[in-house]
Amino acid sequence: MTDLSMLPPPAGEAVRGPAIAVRGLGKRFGDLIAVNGIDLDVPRGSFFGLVGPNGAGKTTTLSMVTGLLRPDAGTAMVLDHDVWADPVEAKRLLGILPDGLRIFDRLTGLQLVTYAGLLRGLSREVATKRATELLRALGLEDAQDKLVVDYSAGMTKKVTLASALVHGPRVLVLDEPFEAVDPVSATTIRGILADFVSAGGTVVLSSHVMDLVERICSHVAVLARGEVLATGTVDEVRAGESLEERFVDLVGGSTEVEGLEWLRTSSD
Ligand SMILES: Nc1ncnc2c1ncn2[C@@H]1O[C@H](COP(=O)(O)OP(=O)(O)OP(=O)(O)O)[C@@H](O)[C@H]1O
Repeated sequence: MTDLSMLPPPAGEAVRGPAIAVRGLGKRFGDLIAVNGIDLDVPRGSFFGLVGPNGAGKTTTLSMVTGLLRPDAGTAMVLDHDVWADPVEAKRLLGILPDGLRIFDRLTGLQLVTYAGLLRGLSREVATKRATELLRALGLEDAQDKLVVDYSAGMTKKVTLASALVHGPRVLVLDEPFEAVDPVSATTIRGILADFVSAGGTVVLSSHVMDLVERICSHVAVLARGEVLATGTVDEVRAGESLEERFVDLVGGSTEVEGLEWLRTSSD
């Protein structure tokens, strides 16, 4: 069990709805419909995987749900707070690990996470204590005084995760949290997320790794071409198959590769 005193979300909230409720959410980029008026419920206390092929609309959806990208249509609620109509409260409840967003990488790891805590209204003392605890839990204590610009991709992912956790959110939204992370660190991160869910929090993550989603998630949604093709518990969605087989059935597309003969021959 990871000893992170800020992780257990307060019990007994008067929230009735799901952790995240999306209704008719849509986004267009020019002629391209990236997200096509989707409905999605993420149950409270679930470990929810959002999967889909490249370009399916996962990042666009998560960005709209977390207040980073304004939807063209529809609503996104976080624990009964509308992300766009009531952003202050919704964002207080959210911890976000965005994909590819610029961070202040000229700060040290400890400064960056402490700064994230200060921005979220923590006192300097509490922010520093939590940042130190988080960096230790994530195996970054030896690197905490190094500039983030000099971190590896996996270390950067971990320090961004620490920044997402420092204010003790109730709902964590993580875009590809395991990308570029080594297996030992991935196990540490999984442990922290599992503790967070056991304490009553909700985790939503996007991933391309079906095996991982099948192992760690309780619920899943399959997104393709901006539509939700299936959602429910992992067992409901995989319907007796492996999640990967079910994913290929749902998403379609050929796995046969045509052409590229030149790549298969060793002669010039
Ligand atoms: N800012 C943008 N401007 C124009 N098109 C965009 C923009 N952001 C995303 N798109 C397009 O919207 C579609 C959905 O993209 P999105 O990044 O949400 O997919 P994804 O499921 O996260 O993909 P991946 O798994 O490859 O990260 C893609 O066709 C993408 O090219």
